[in-house]
Amino acid sequence: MPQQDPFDLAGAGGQAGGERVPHHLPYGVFTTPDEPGRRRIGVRHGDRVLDVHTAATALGSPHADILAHPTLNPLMAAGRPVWQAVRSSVTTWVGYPAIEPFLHPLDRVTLHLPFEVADYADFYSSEHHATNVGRIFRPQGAALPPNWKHLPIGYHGRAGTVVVSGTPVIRPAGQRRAADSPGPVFGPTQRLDIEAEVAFVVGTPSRPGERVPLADFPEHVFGVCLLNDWSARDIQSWEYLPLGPFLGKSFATSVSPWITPLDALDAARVAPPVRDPEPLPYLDDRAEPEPGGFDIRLAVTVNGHTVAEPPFSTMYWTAAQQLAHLTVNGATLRTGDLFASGTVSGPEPHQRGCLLELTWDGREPLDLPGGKRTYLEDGDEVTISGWAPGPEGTRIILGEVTGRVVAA
Ligand SMILES: O=C(O)/C=C/C(=O)CC(=O)CC(=O)O
Ligand SMILES: [Ca+2]
Ligand SMILES: [Mg+2]
Repeated sequence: MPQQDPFDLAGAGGQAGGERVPHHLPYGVFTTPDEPGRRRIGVRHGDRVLDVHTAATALGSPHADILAHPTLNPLMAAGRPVWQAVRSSVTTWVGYPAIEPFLHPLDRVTLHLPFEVADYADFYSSEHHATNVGRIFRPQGAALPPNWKHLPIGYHGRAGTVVVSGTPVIRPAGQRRAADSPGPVFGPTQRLDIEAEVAFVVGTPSRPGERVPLADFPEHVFGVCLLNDWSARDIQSWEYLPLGPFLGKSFATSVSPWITPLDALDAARVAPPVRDPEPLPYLDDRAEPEPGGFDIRLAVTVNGHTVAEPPFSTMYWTAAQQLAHLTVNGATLRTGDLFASGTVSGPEPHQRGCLLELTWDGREPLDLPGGKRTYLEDGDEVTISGWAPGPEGTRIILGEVTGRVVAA
C-alpha cells in the first residue's frame, strides 16, 4: 500500500492506476538516532522520509553524487534540468517496493537546516502590512513611502542567524526608547513579535552584471519555504532611521525544514493584484506567460490558538519581481540565497501577519484562552503553517515553521 502523503491531503484526483501519484515531495535534511552525525538529504513521502542518496545509489541513478551531501546546496546549484530529472526519478521511486529499506518514519528522524544560507534579504511587499505599519510607526506621515509602488522595498538581513523550525528563540536585548522618555534604556525586548512570511530559495547562481528577468525566475529559484522573521519592535523603532532594520530583526529568523520544489506549486499560481501606477519595464509582468502570484493560505498560531490567516495571493509585488529587482543593479545571486516576501497581511483584521498589526502595537490585546496577549511572553510557542492548491483538487501542505520563546 502506498503511504498517504499528508502533504497532499486525500481528495479528488491525484490517482493513477488506482495508486496515488505523489506530487509534493519536498526536500529536507535529516539524521537518524543510530547515526546522529550523518546528515542526509531526505524527500518527505507521507509520514516517512526517503533517504534519496542511498536509494539513488541502490537504483543506479546518475544523480547519486549530487545527493550525497549534508545540505541541499549541490543539488540546488545543479540547475533546473537536474532538479526536474531528480524530481521525476523520485516520483517513480516512491512507488517501488525496493525502496522500503530507505524509508525512515518521520517521527524517528531529526530535521536540520536543509541548506547553507548564502545571503538573506527580506522584502516589504504586502500593501496591507506596509500601510498598517506606516500608520503605527509614522502616524504623522503618509502610510506608504513615495517609492513603495515603484519598487519592492527590502533590506539585507543576517544569513548566519537563519535557523530551522523548532530552534528555541532567545528573547533579544537591546536599546529602546519610550516616546515620552529623554533617552534610551537597555534590556530584554518588551515587544517581541513574529512576521509570517513565504520565502524563496535560490539554486542557480548569476554572474556579475547579469540581471534576472521576470521570465527566468523558475531557472533560478529551487523552492519555497515558510519563514518567521522574529522582530523586536521596541529595538526596531528606535534604531531603524535612516538605514532600516538592524538588531531588531537579526537575532533569529526561522524557516520550515521542508523545501517545496517550485514546480510543485504550478497549480497554485494566481494573478497578483493590479498595479497602479504601472511599474518600470523590468518589473512589468503583465505580458508574462505565468501569473506571478501564489495562492498560499497561511495560518499563525500562538500556543495552539489561531490568531491570523494571512492570504499570500494578496501580495502586491511577486517573488519574480523581487528577484528581478534584487539583481537589476548587477548584484550576483549565489546558491543558497534566501529572499522572503515580507510580512503577509490581507485586507481583513484576522489576516494580519504580525502582532504589531493584530494588536495595533499592543493597544488592542488578543483574547486567547490562556489570557490576553499583546506581544510574546517567554514560553510562548508560535507556529506558521500553510497550504496551496495542488493538481486536480489536491492540497499541498507546506512544512510548518515553529519556535518557542525562551527568556533572555
Ligand atoms: O515600516 C517599517 O519601518 C518597517 C517594517 C518592517 O517591519 C520591515 C520588515 O521586516 C518588512 C516586512 O516583513 O514586510
Ligand atoms: Ca519581515
Ligand atoms: Mg529576522
